[in-house]
Amino acid sequence: MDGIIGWAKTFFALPMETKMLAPHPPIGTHHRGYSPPGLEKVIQQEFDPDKIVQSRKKAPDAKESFESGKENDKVMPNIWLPDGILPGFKEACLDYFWTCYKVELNIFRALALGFRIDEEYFTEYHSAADNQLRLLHYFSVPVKDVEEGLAPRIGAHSDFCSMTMLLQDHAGGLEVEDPHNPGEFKTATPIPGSLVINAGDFLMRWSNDTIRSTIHRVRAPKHMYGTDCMTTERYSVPYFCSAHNLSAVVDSVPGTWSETVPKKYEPIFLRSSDIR
Ligand SMILES: O=C(O)CCC(=O)C(=O)O
Ligand SMILES: [Fe+2]
Repeated sequence: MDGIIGWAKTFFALPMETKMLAPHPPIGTHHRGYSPPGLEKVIQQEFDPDKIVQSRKKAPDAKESFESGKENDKVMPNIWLPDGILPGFKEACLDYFWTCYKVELNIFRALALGFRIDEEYFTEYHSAADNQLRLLHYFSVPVKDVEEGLAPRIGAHSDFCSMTMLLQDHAGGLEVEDPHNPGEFKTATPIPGSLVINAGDFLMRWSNDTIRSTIHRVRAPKHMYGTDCMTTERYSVPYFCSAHNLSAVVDSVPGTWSETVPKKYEPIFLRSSDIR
């Protein structure tokens, strides 16, 4: 785990021109490669494209990211730095990716047992390892910019996947909404050697709302402001797990509905356009 955070630090410390040799494509559906500061702003519940552009211009998220997936993915090929630059980086990302995948399968097996259904019920939908590894760097900014709302990290949102396994460094700042008190956020204090597991929107739909997707956000915690009036930088590594099995229909998990508790969602087909 420390290894992948170390690689994230080394990658983001490269000069901008070098990082831009593996650019995230302009198309928003190809989640691979490097996204420089200013490219992204996470907002939920805003559908007007003009308002999204305005809000990104005014206060883009103060972060940069690098995304990768499994090798030889025809739909979303990886975008690596050219050979010879940062040797070992690609191997470290792929190694962490496949290690997470093994953990993911075990978590889904445990969930299935909790629902008292076949142990492999969820894993069969995740057999394609259609997952996304994201290295994130929230860089240090003047505290003044944070206080004026000019340098947000990530606004409140839920993840559009089945589950996220999130590794964070010691800097803190991740906050999770209390599902019983909407609007009230609790700090998810980093615990060394642990992952935060967030349920995604897809698992919520699948479980007929038995498991709610986690609303979360990232802020720059005040107790970590430096004496130089700058925020402390932060590194995190979310691993987004997505269901993908082209022939499968996803319907509410058996046991989460009955004659008295109706299904809240229609069954859907797992086409890539539905879930990406
Ligand atoms: O950096 C974090 O801790 C959270 C990142 C996150 O929520 C996301 O990328 O969806
Ligand atoms: Fe998230």
